[in-house]
Amino acid sequence: MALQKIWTNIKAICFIVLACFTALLKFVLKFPLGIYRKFINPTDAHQKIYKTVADIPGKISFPIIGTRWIYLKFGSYKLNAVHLAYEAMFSRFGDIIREEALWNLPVISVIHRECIEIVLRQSGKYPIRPPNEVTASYRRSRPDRYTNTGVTNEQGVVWASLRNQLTPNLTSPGAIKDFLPEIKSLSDDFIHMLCQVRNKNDVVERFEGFSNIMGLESACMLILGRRINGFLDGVVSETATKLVDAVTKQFRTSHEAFYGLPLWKIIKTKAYKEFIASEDTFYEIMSEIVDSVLNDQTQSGTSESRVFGSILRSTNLDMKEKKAMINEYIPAGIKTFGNTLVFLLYLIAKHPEVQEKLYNEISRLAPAGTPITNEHLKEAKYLNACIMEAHRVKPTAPCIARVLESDIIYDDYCLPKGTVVLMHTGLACLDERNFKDATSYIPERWMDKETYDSLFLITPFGCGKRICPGKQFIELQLKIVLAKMVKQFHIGFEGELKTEFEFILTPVDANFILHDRN
Ligand code: HEM
Repeated sequence: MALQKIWTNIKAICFIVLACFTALLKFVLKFPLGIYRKFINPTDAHQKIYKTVADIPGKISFPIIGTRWIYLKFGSYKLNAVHLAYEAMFSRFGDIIREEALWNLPVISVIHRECIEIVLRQSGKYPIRPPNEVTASYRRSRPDRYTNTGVTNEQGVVWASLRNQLTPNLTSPGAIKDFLPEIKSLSDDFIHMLCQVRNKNDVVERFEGFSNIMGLESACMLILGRRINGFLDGVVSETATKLVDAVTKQFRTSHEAFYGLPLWKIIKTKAYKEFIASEDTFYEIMSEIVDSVLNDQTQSGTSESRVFGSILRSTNLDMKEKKAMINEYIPAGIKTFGNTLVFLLYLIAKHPEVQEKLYNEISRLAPAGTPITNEHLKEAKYLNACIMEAHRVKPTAPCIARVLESDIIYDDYCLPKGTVVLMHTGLACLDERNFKDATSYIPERWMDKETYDSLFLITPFGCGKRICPGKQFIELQLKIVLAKMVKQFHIGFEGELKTEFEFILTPVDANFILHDRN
């Protein structure tokens, strides 16, 4: 214990010495560098001199490790609260901030709607999103399983070809509408399970565990045309639990590898080993499931799902690539959906007047005993507004990342092509400059068409050609689950919901109170 303390102190002292030295060096070099920059800074036709990436304010950067120290033990912020770190940095440094990743690669964060719009509008044929390096590196190390780093991490023509293999069946509204009966029956079973697992005070503890299972079930239904668990009598199958745990670990360890010191590139750190173990677990279990679905289909001669059918029919992919694709799409829909549902229900629970208004709308459109149809969903303006407003106030993915495809000018800065830009749409949505009463949950604002000019701000599924291919399916599913839950329960929540950042915003220990309405 004592040795550990001494070692932590030594590390802290070293960093402080290094920080002082770097600060001194910067101060000494400021004057000659300032003159030099006047000659090299970009200018426009009117000879206006622009500031460069190096002029953007931000936390002090050290050689090699850049600003990643801020999340270390003695740094300013917590690794599991990166969302709060950005909030603090924007309020200290302004609308544009610079961080530096390994080898001092600049990463620019922006919150101003004008800059977000400039970046998202410049998107070309092959928009570039920085890859998740740890996944890409793992996939490259397993050529026996993967021939590419996946649609999420690839760029250019390889990305476009992977994306075109599957998305038509995922993104066309016609194809998604066909899923309505399955989503309804899945939602009924989910609600049945919640009733079984409630305690005597009607509390469902750690609700996020169940909503993640719902995410898994629906992703499997979407991609494979088959469910894994069945939600029978409140029992969650061991397989489903293992898959959800594996994905939870993937998110946590990717987050640590990304925001912490990237030591995993040199040695196999604990986080990296955990990441590999969770990838392997997911792959092995899912491979068995895919094989069994394939076997059943060969015997019956029909495909259970048009999405799965389209993967199987693809002549450009071999079976290894098909499995790799399934292993990428299913995990992508588990925690993203699970977290989004928790945030949505939390906001509904905390606003009883909204909940009653929503209940009245649903009961008017589909009274007891009447099944919900696509027509009802189209007419359910308040239901849609509640979901839209939840995406604005508590988005699961509060940030979109892009690599600039050409130079851009913003606020006297010239950001060159190739710069990594993080657009903090989640924080921009809570900014009074963009929305009145920005931090309040007011679905009514979406009943007013004038607020529809927020195209580049409310982007829970991203934007442009790299937009999430699961968007339409998830939107339909959220509407059905919310409508059914509000019809069945008075939803309550005591206290404030705790959140952490694990690559996406994640709820912690969400205990919902679900009293039956009747
Ligand atoms: C509530 C649920 C979900 C949320 C909040 C979500 C959010 C996102 C976001 C923000 C992106 C980045 C888009 C961009 O950079 O512009 C993305 C990409 C992606 N999502 Fe989702 N997603 C969800 C569900 C799903 C589902 C169900 C699937 C599977 C069908 C899926 C598959 C993917 C894939 C493959 C990409 C990468 C697309 C590309 O790079 O071309 N997501 N998602």
